[in-house]
Amino acid sequence: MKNIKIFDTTLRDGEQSPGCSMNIYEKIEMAKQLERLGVDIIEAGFAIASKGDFKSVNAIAKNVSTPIVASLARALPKDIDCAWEAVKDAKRPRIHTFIATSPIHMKYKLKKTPEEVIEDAVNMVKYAKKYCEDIEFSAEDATRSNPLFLAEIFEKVIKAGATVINIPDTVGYTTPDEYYNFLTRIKENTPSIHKIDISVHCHNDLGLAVANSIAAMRAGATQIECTVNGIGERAGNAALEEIVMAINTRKDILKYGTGINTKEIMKTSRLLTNITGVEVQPNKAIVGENAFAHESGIHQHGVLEERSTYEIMTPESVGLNTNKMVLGKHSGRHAFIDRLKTLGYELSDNEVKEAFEEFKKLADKKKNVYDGDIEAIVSKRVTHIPNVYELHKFVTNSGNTITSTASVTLNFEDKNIGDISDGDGPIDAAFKAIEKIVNTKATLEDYNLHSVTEGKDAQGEAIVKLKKNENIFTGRGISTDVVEASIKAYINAVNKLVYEERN
Ligand SMILES: CC(=O)SCCNC(=O)CCNC(=O)[C@H](O)C(C)(C)COP(=O)(O)OP(=O)(O)OC[C@H]1O[C@@H](n2cnc3c(N)ncnc32)[C@H](O)[C@@H]1OP(=O)(O)O
Ligand SMILES: CC(C)C(=O)C(=O)O
Ligand SMILES: [Mg+2]
Repeated sequence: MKNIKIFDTTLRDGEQSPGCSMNIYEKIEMAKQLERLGVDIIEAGFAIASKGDFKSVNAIAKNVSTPIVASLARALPKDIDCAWEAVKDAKRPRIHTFIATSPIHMKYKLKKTPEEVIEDAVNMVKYAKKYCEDIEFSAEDATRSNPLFLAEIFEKVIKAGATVINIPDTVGYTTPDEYYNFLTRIKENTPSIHKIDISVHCHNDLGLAVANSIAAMRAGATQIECTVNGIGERAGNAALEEIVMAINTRKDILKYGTGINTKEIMKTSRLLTNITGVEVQPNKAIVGENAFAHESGIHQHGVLEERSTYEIMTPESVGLNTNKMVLGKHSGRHAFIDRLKTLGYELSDNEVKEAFEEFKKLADKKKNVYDGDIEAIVSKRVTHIPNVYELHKFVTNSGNTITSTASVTLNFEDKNIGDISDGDGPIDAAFKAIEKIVNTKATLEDYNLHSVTEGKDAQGEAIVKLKKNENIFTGRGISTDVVEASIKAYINAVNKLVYEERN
C-alpha cells in the first residue's frame, strides 16, 4: 500500500493561529516530537517574517534529520534568499514559494495581471532552483482560481523546476466533491503534473478541511498539509491526527497508508497544548478529552461487553492508556457496578440497587460524580471495616528552603506508635512516616485532593489509592486541613488493606 506524505505546518500556518506563538526552544522541541511522530515534511516557519522566525527555521534545520525541512517564501528574491539561508543546513532542505492565483487576490492584493503572476511564479521557481533541488510551488487561493489558468501556471513552474505543486483551499471554501473534480480537471490539463507530487492544503472555515483533504487524496494528491490539533489561520488547518487516523482506520476504502507512528499522536497533541496554552475542545476527534470517553449507560454497557461496539479505533493506537467511563446522570447499572469493582467494593444485589438509586439522584444535581462520591454512597452500605490504625497526632514541618519532615503517631491495639520521615513536601513525608509504622509494602498508586464544599471553610477530601498484589485499596479522608485529610485517607486505605489480609 502506498504512503501519502504528511507535510506538517504546525510551526508555520499553525503558528498563524491567534495565541499560538512559540519561541525558538519550544519550536525545536515541537520539531523533534514531529520527527518522532514520523511526519515527512516539517514546514518550520516563514524565514523572512522576523529574525526569530529565521533563527527558529535554521535551528530546526540543524536539529532534525529524517524529515524534509521547508521554509515558506513569497515569490520574491529577498524571501527566497532568506528561506534558503534558513534551511540550507538541513539534511533535506525545501524552499516553498507561493503566489496567489485567484482573480480576487491578483486584482486587490497583488495588483498584478494573470500574465505578471505567471511570470513572477516561473522566475521565482527558477531563482529558488539555483539554491535547492526540492522546490514546492503553491497557488494561493487555488480553489477560487480558474482551473485552466492553474493548469497553465503549473505546467510552466514544473518546467522551471518545481518538484511539488500545492493546490490549497486557502479560505476553506470548497467541498469534497467539488475539490475532487477540480483536482481531476487540473490533472487532465497539466501534462507534467504526473511526474511530481501533488499537495493539498485545506483550511477549516466550513469545517470541511479533513473531508476535503481525503477527497483530494482520492483524486490523486500524494501529499497532505496539516497541523497538530488543527491549529492555523482563522478556523485552522486540516488536523493531522484526524487525517492520519481516518487513513489508518479506513484503509479498506482509502487504500493508502502513512509513515506516522500513531502511538505518538497524543503526546504530540499534548506537547503543543502545553507549549501554547491553547486547549483542544473536549469533543475534538482523536485528541479531545472525550474522544475515548463513554458517558451513557447503553454505550458503557456495550463497551464493557466488547469495545468495538462503540470504539472504531483503540485509545492505545493513538497513545492513550485506556478509554474512560464517565459516571454521570446518563450512566447505567453495568458501568456503576464495574466502577464499584474497580474501587474494590462487592455489594449484594440489594445494596447495589439502593446505591445506584442514590447515585442517580446525586448525578442529577452534580456535574461530575467522582470516585470519592461513589465511595461516600457505598461506604455506609459495605461491611464496616474496623479501624485497626487510628490517627493519634501528627506534626509536619515544611518550607521552600528546608527538607519537609513529618512525625506521625498512630493508635494500634491501644498502643501509640510513632515514626518520623522526610519527604518531598509535608504530605509525602507523612505518608512515608505512616508506611514506616504500618509496613504494608504497598505502593502509592494515586493521590488526589479536592474540595467537597464551597466557600472559605471548604473541606478538603483526599483520596489515596494503595496498590498491593494487583489489588487497589482506596482510602478517603476529610478535613479542613489538607495534610490531615491526606493522612486520614492514607490510614483509611491501610485499614482496608489490613482487613483484606486478615480475612
Ligand atoms: C495564505 C498564507 O498563509 S500566506 C502566509 C501568511 N503568513 C504571514 O503573512 C506571516 C508572516 N508575515 C509577515 O511577517 C509580513 O507580512 C511579511 C514580513 C511577510 C511582509 O511584511 P511587509 O513587507 O510589511 O508587507 P505586508 O505584510 O504589509 O504586505 C504584504 C506584501 O507582500 C505582497 N505579497 C503577498 N503575497 C505575495 C507573494 N506570494 N509574492 C509576492 N508578494 C506577495 C503583498 O502584495 C504586499 O506587497 P506590498 O508591500 O508591495 O503592498
Ligand atoms: C501559503 C499557502 C500554502 C497557505 O498557507 C494557504 O494557501 O493557505
Ligand atoms: Mg494556509
